[in-house]
Formats: sequence, C-alpha cells, structure tokens
Amino acid sequence: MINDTIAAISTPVGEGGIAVIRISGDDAVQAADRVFFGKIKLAEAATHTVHYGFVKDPQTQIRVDEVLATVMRAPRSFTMEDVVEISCHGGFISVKKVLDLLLEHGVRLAEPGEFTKRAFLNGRIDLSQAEAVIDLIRAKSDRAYQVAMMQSEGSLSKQIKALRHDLVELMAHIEVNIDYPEHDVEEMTNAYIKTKCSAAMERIEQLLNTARQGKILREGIVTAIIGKPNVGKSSLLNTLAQENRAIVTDIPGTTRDVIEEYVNVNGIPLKLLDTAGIRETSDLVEQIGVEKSKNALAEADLILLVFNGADSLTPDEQTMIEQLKDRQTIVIVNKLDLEQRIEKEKLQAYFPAERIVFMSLLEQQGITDLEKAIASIFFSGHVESSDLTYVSNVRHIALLKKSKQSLEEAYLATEQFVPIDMVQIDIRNAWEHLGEIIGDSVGDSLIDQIFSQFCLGK
Ligand SMILES: Nc1nc2c(c(=O)[nH]1)N(C=O)[C@@H](CNc1ccc(C(=O)N[C@@H](CCC(=O)O)C(=O)O)cc1)CN2
Ligand SMILES: Nc1nc2c(ncn2[C@@H]2O[C@H](COP(=O)(O)OP(=O)(O)OP(=O)(O)O)[C@@H](O)[C@H]2O)c(=O)[nH]1
Ligand SMILES: [Mg+2]
Repeated sequence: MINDTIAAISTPVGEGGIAVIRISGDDAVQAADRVFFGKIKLAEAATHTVHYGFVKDPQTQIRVDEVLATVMRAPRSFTMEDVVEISCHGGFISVKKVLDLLLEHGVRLAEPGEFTKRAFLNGRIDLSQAEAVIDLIRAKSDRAYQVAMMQSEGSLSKQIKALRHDLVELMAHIEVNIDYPEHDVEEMTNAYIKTKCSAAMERIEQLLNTARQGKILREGIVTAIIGKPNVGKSSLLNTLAQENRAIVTDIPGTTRDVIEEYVNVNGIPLKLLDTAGIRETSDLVEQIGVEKSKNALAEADLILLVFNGADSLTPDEQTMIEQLKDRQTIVIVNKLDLEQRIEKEKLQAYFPAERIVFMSLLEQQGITDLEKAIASIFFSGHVESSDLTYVSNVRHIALLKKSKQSLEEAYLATEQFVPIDMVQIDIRNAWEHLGEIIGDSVGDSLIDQIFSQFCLGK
C-alpha cells in the first residue's frame, strides 16, 4: 500500500534553531490534528498555509512543544500526497517526543528516502531526478552541486526522453514495413535504420564522454606531482593546499611516502599525490618511496611534472619527459627566482606552450597560470555551457553503454541482411535500457535499493 501515512524528522539530528517533522499520506492532516492544537483544526486550513499552535499529548493534555504547522494538500506537495510539516524547537528531545506522539496516533515511521520515493512513484520526478537528489545532498563542491541541481531539474531526463522518442519513431517506421513488405522498401529501410542508429549512438557517446568529467567532479582528478628530488614538489602541494601539509627541506629525498590531499582549484577538485623524488638510490626506505611514486604516476589522470629551473636537465629527467609527453601533463619550471639554467627549448619541443608554467613557489609566483592550465585540461577545450549535462551515475553509465551496444548490434545486423524483425528487437532493447535510466520498466528491488541510499526523512 503506498498511501499509508508516514512521518520522519527531516532535519539533521542535533542542536539547531528549528527541526522539521514531515508527515505525508492520505491521513497526514487528520493525524497531525490528533496532536496539534491551534486556533483552527488543520483539516479546515487552506493548502499552503502555516499555523501556530502546540503539540500536546491528547490523553494527558501535556504540552510537548510550541510549533508551526504547514499544510500542503495533494497533489500540490513534494510527494503529491497530503503533507503536514511541523516545525519544532531544535534539539533532539522535543522533536523526538513530537514524532513519537505521531507514531502512537496512526502514523508509520518513514523509511530512508521514502518521501522522495513517493515523489517518484506519484510521478513528480523520474528516477534519474531522484538519484540527482542524493547527489545534491552529498555534493562537496560547487560544480558537483551544479551538475546535481541540473539533473534534478530533469536535464538528463530530457535528453534520454528525446533519444527514446527517436527510437520509437524508428520502430514505428520498421513496423509499417514489416506489415507491408512491398517491392524494394527493405533496401530503403536498412539505409534508414543505419542513419537513425548512428545518430542515436553518437548522442549516447556524447553523454558517455561527459561521464569522465562527472567522475572527476565526484572523486577529484587524481593528480600526481612528479619530479627529481628537491625541485619543490612538496612546496607545490603545500601551496595548493594552502597549508603546510608536507615537510619541505633542502635535503633531497625528504618526502618518502605518498602524501594525499584533496584541494579545490577554482571549483575543480584535485586529489593531489605528493611523491618521493624519482632517482636511483641505495636507501631502502627511499627505494620503496620511489616505487610508490611510480605507481602513483601510473594511476594518475593528471601529472604535474616539476623541474628546478636553476638546474639543467638530467638524463633521468629527459627520460621522464619522453615517457610523459603523451599523458595529460603540465610541466612546472620552479625556482624562477634563481638564475635559470634549464633548457627551455627542449621542454617546448615536447609540450605545448600552454602546458608549461613558470613558477617560484618560494615567492608564490605563477599560481594563477597553473590554475588556468589545470582548468584548460579539465574542460579540454570545451566551452562551459550552462546546459551541459554530465552523466556521473554508474548505473546511468552502464545503461547508456548497454543501449549503445544494442544499437551497434542493430546496425551490424542491417549490414548482414538479418531479417528486419530481428533488428527491431535490438532497437527495442536499446530503447528499454534508456528507459531504465529514467525509471521506466524497472523492478521494485532496484527502486528500493536506490532509495535506501537516502537519509531518513528525505
Ligand atoms: N519545508 C520543506 N522544504 C523543502 C522541501 C520540503 O519538502 N519541505 N523539499 C523537498 O525535497 C525541497 C523543495 N521541493 C519541493 C517541491 C515541490 C513542492 C510543492 O509543494 N509543489 C507544489 C506547489 C507549487 C505551488 O504552490 O506553486 C506543486 O508543484 O504542485 C514543495 C517542495 C527543499 N525544501
Ligand atoms: N629558491 C627557491 N627555492 C625553492 C622554491 N621552491 C622550493 N624551494 C626550496 O627547495 C627545497 C626543496 O623543496 P621541496 O618542496 O621539499 O622539494 P621536493 O621536490 O618535495 O623534494 P623531495 O621531497 O626531497 O623530493 C626547499 O628548501 C624549498 O624551500 C623556489 O621557487 N625558489
Ligand atoms: Mg617532497
């Protein structure tokens, strides 16, 4: 039964100004009226009005709290059911007492995410929008928030629906030709299917491309700071982290272990890895450190390759340049405050000018240039646009891939002159996979699993 009446505390537990209990379901207003005492009964209140009063235990008439109650009637509420929200004084005890009273008077405690689940089941939002609500709550950076906000407003849903619409049209077109297989329509149909399938595949691929950025928004760009000992790698970490996170000394080989730090560069989250300077060494501890540096290097999305501008390039450094020229690398020539001996031309032969940044970490110079270089890599030439949809949910990514694969199969099938009703099956599969993203034809267990990730009261 979906319409039984549920309640939960919707604000975080702890001391606070006010705390809100949300009640939703057919019996929400009556249930609230059992414990709420104001000038009028909430049953007589107009929708979207707020009422002052007291929550009392109806048996003993003892006051539990002084409150404000908001009434929102179906379908004009978040859940599209009757909703009453009771704002209590903050703090744990009074809210808990109000909630307990409600639970004694015909209301059931909501499961985590159940309000949002009802908003989904009642058609206010689709599944990808509901999932975006989780992302919104968990967003740790401005950009992650923006992406989640956009998705919660339906930006991804819109694109998925448009794609599905095109596939339905294609299926209808094919259907007609199955029913009326006249003269040479089959030849034409095959060509038509191919065009439509490639168009759809291309759009799915575009969405999948945004997944890389989506992952970065959530987890941060794994960024390894690499270079020979003593060039200023730890100084760079400290500058970007704006604190003295790593030990800096003039002794080469200071950093022995990989140091991790999350930093935010103009809204782009980086997971910085400061590493031991890479060199041949007989010191066992340092050897292990160098080995770890190499592992960090292997898994990095972005490499900050640091040189000391006051030294000329060593053979080791020349090798690093060779190895890293095809990776996402930003070259940092540090110690600009000293007399420069580095062979700039050599660096410029391997890396484009916008990927070479001159800095003095001692004098805090060149930081803006570095920030710009990072931003240009992150957006890889794309202009930021407000209607850019990022796909960041692993479930969505998997379904987009499946859908694209089905379309590929359809495409290949037409080339091999497979009967057209077989091709139709592949297209239908593609359409269904897309549907699962927005919650069409998904099973109860999946829905339960998604909403259970929410916090209580959401
Ligand atoms: N107090 C409170 N704040 C909240 C929520 C809530 O449920 N309660 N929300 C929960 O996540 C979010 C807001 N989401 C909401 C979405 C729709 C409606 C709603 O009642 N819509 C009606 C009325 C529109 C109107 O009057 O014009 C509708 O669309 O029909 C309310 C909240 C964030 N803030
Ligand atoms: N003159 C000058 N010295 C700097 C600059 N940046 C860092 N240094 C100095 O260079 C030395 C080494 O700096 P670190 O940041 O520890 O270098 P590192 O690359 O982490 O060194 P290891 O951990 O040993 O590999 C320290 O004495 C810093 O103060 C700079 O821009 N100019
Ligand atoms: Mg160091």
